[in-house]
Amino acid sequence: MRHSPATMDSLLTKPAGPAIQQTVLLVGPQSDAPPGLLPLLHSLGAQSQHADSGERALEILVAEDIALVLADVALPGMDGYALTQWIRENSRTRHIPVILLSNGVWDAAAIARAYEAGAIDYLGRPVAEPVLSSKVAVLLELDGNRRRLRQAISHIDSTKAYYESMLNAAGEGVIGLDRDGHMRFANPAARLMLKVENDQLVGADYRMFYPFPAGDVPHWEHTPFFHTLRHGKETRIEETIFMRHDRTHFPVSLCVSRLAGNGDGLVIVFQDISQRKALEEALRRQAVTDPLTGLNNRSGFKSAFRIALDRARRARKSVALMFIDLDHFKRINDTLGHAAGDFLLAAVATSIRECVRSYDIVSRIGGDEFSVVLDELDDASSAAQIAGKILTALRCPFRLEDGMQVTISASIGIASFPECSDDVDMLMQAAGVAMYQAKSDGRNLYHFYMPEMNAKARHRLMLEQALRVAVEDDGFFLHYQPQVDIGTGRVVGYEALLRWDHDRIGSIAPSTFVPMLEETGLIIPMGQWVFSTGCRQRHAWNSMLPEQCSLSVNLSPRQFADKNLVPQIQRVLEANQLPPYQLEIELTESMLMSNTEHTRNLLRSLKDLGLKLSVDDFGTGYSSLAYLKQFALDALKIDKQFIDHLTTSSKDKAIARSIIQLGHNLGMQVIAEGVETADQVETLQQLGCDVVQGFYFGRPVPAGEVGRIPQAVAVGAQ
Ligand SMILES: Nc1nc2c(ncn2[C@@H]2O[C@@H]3COP(=O)(O)O[C@H]4[C@@H](O)[C@H](n5cnc6c(=O)[nH]c(N)nc65)O[C@@H]4COP(=O)(O)O[C@H]3[C@H]2O)c(=O)[nH]1
Repeated sequence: MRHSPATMDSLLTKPAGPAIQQTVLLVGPQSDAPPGLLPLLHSLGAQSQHADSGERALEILVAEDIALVLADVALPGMDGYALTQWIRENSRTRHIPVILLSNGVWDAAAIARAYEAGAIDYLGRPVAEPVLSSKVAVLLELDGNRRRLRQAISHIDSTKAYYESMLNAAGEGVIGLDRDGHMRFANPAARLMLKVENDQLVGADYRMFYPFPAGDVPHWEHTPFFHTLRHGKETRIEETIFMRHDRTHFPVSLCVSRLAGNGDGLVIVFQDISQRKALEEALRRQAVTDPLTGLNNRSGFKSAFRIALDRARRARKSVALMFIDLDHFKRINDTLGHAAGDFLLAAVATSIRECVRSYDIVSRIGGDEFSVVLDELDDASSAAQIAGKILTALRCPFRLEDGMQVTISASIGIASFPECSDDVDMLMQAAGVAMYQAKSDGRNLYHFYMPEMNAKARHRLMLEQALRVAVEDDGFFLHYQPQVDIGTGRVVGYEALLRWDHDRIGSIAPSTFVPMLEETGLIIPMGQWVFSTGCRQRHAWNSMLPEQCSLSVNLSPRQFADKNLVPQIQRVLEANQLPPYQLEIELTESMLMSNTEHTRNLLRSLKDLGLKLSVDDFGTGYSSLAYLKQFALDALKIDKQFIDHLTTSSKDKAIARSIIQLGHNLGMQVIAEGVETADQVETLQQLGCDVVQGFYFGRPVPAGEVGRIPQAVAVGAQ
């Protein structure tokens, strides 16, 4: 049932007063009313109608709402008795009082007939005015009361229907309880939520839907409902449990109020909050879970770690925190792509999980950083065994989605409670410091935290900050090292090497700051700076150096993955009017190993530009040589470690010979790096090496000193 706002308002206010129009029907052949009647009606606010026959009176009675009939007994056609009888027999008119009037005498038979027909009174003409007045006034007052009662009942019916329809339509469950906790009412929503029929519910007590905590007897006096009943205050409960008829539980929020007026009971309005709770739980889980691996994320880890520490404190046990960082993971991401990186991280997560007990807390707390909390240890040293187990597991090759096998390693830092600290953040910091120590000690290691490590960690942090400042403030410069043709002794190229002098520390080795540039991503702007500075310098040397003399520039894995690399190099070449054959790019084996579309496209584009491509540190990286035949490479650079003992180690000599033969067989030039002695030069000459580079011919020098390097040196005869 729908109510317009206007109807609703009228229903909610008290019924209106007696704005009732009462009509008295006078039925008789004479058109004149009994004396004094009309002024009386006027004073009572009533009006009159006249019918000269019984038939006409019937028409009026059917059509209009008549309060009182004054009818003559003698009428043309239907007489007053018949009219009265008709009025009584008709359901619409039966409540209308009829007074019969007669010009004759009212004998006993006439009176009996009048009452039998249904008249409530009779009067003889001429009618005594006071008698008529008093009867009419009383009858009209009774009629008025009857009408007002009818109005009130109708108002109550509408109001009831209105509230019922509201209760039925409400999404909230509404339950009415009496003062003993028995249910008197439940709206459809409540019945639906509780999975009960109305007849099962009415009369049953509150225990049907309100379960007490496990095992307790639910005393009515201990319920919040009774509390509301006693104190009269509305009670709101944000979360409690209700029980369905099938005894399953569900969470609700509710409001209990005492019934208004004389109602001796309570009304409970409740909502099923299962969905809201499920959503909250999902959001909570999402907030503490790493979507890639399903492990805790950083914030999940912290709260789980905090709980583990509290537990260990109570049980007087140790807890070990391991900080695991994958070695050179960025290289994988940069060369094989992010999808492969993600796949590998998920596999690493599984592998770490398999190394620990099910209740140890494994989390991914950053890109390639994992942590393990080893709970309730008797002795922190057993963490060492697990760290070793994890390192071994991670060393096993992982097979990527495309079938390619990848081998990685990790560095692990371990800090233990209570030895290192009892604070979550301090323990994390300590494990991080120990992890950095493991990295700088050569990676694929684990280290327990020791207090003196802090100094090293601070040093690294300071360096990292200084590095950022140097990148912004142009604090870098290039040195150039000559490369000499072993046959002619002519300088055929220079390698550009990046240098950084720190104000206080002095010169910092590229082996220290290049990995930091790489890790921080600063290698991208710095790499670009090296290209443009080197190429500008090579152009400036045009008059001094032979045209074929090239400039080699090192490329880092991050630059290799950068989509803007080729257009940037092209712009630098154009800006400095440098022919592309004067620029050589030094790549590492790891970059070439990933036979991805990106690698193939990039190498093709670099070749299409006309650049020379060489493989740096050859022999130290991956063992697969397949890439050598796939890509059009120009030169192999034999790593210094094979040159160092070239003259004393037959094995190193054999390796150098093999690399030279391999390079030549594939049509590549071979360059030896780190050549420091005449003996090494002589041996390399015998092995057929093409170009040599090393302190023997010249250390890397600033651009201004390159002019002093002789463009040809005597080789082999020293
Ligand atoms: N002991 C000894 N060392 C010799 C001798 N001849 C050359 N060297 C050193 O060997 C390194 C050769 O460079 P690399 O293998 O490309 O190895 C480079 C390269 O991987 C990286 N690097 C340097 N500059 C850059 C740069 O601009 N960009 C990138 N991405 N990496 C760079 O840093 C590495 C180290 O550079 P440096 O310290 O300048 O070290 C240079 C050079 O000074 C020798 O006879 N004896």
